[in-house]
Amino acid sequence: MTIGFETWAKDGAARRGRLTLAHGTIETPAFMPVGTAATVKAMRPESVAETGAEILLGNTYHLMLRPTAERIAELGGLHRFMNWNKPILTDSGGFQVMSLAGRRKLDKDGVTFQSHIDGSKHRLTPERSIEIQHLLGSDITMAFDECTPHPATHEQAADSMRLSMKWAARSKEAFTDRPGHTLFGIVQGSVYDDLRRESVEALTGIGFEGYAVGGLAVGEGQEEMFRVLEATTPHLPDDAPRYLMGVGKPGDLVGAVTRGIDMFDCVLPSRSGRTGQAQTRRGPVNLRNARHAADPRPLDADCACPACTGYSRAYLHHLQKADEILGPMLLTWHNLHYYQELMAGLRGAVEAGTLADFAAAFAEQQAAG
Ligand SMILES: CC#C[C@H]1NC(N)=Nc2cc3[nH]c(NC)nc3cc21
Repeated sequence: MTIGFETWAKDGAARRGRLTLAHGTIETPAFMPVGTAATVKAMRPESVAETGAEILLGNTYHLMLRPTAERIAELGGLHRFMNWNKPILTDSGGFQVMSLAGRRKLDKDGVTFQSHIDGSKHRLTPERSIEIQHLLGSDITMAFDECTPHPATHEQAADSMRLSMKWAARSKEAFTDRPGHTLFGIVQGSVYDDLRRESVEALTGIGFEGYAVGGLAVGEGQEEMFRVLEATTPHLPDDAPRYLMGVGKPGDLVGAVTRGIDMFDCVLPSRSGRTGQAQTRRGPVNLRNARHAADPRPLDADCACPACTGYSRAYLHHLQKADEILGPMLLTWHNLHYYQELMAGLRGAVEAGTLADFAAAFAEQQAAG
C-alpha cells in the first residue's frame, strides 16, 4: 500500500475510516467538492477548506484542454497552481469525453475527440490519461475507463465493461508508484449484477488500492442504484476505500454510506448553489421563489455558515433575482458546508453505532420540509 487506509468502526455495511495520502488525511465517509477547471466555482480554496472539505476533485479532460497538464506541471503541479494544499483526486477523462466532447471516436486503444472549447482534436488512452494525472500531481489517480452509456443492453454493458477492464490493466501498468499517491480502479457493468461481479473480480485481480463504482446516478433511480450497490460493495476488498462517482443528493449519500461507500463527489451542491437552490436539512429551498422576497429569517437557523449567520432569505432572494455574484458565492458556500456537516454526522453515527437512527431522523427532517 503506498497509502494508508484504516477503519476502526463499522455499523452494518457502513465504515468509519481515515485515508492517509501525500497531501494529508481524509476522514471517511467523505464528500469531495468538484473543482473541475482547477477551481471550485465561486469559492476561494481557503473557503472550501473552511467548509470542512479535506479533498477536492479535478478533471483530466478539462485541464488537458486548458491550460494543459504540461503547463500546470511547469508551474509546480495542480496543488500549487490552485493554492490547495490538501489531497486532490483527479478523474481520468472518459466520462467527461462522453458527456462534453464533440466528434468522439472510440477504438480498442482509446478515444479521439474534439475539444468542446475550441474544436481542437485530442486523444486519450489509458497511458496518456495516467501521464496527465501524474503531471497534475494527483494524490488519487483514476484508471481510464470507457463510460458505458445508459441505458445499455446486457451485451453492450458487457463489451464496454470488458474494454474498461483491459484499460484498467494498462492504467495500472502506466501508473508510477510513489508514497502517498495511488490509483483507483472503476467498477463497471451498468445495472447487471453478474457484470458488476465480473468487473470486481477483474479489478481485484489486477490489484488497486481503492475501488470506484461508476455508471450509477445516470437515470436509473435511487432504488435501482441502491440495489446495484448492495450487489457490488460486499464483494469489494474490506481494506480498500470505496468511491461512488458523481453521487449525489443528500439522501443518496445517507443510503450509500449505509451500503458501504466511503467517498463521494457530486456537482449538485456547487451547481445548484449557483442557480439559487439551497440544500438544507429540511430539503431543497429555491431562493428564487417569490415567497422568500420579504422573509427576514435565515435560510437555516441551525446552520453556522456565512450565508445563514449573516443574511436573510429576503437578501439571498434579492441577490438571485438581481443576478449578483454574491448570490452564487453564498449559496455555494452554504451547500458545501451542509454537505460536510451531513458527512460529519454520518461519520459520528457510524462510530457510535447509531446510523439507523441517524438515517431515520434525516429522512423525517427532509420530509417535514
Ligand atoms: C460509466 C462510468 C463511469 C465513471 N467513470 C469515470 N471515469 N468517471 C465518472 C464520473 C461520473 N460522474 C457521474 N455523475 C452521475 N457519474 C460518473 C461515472 C463515472
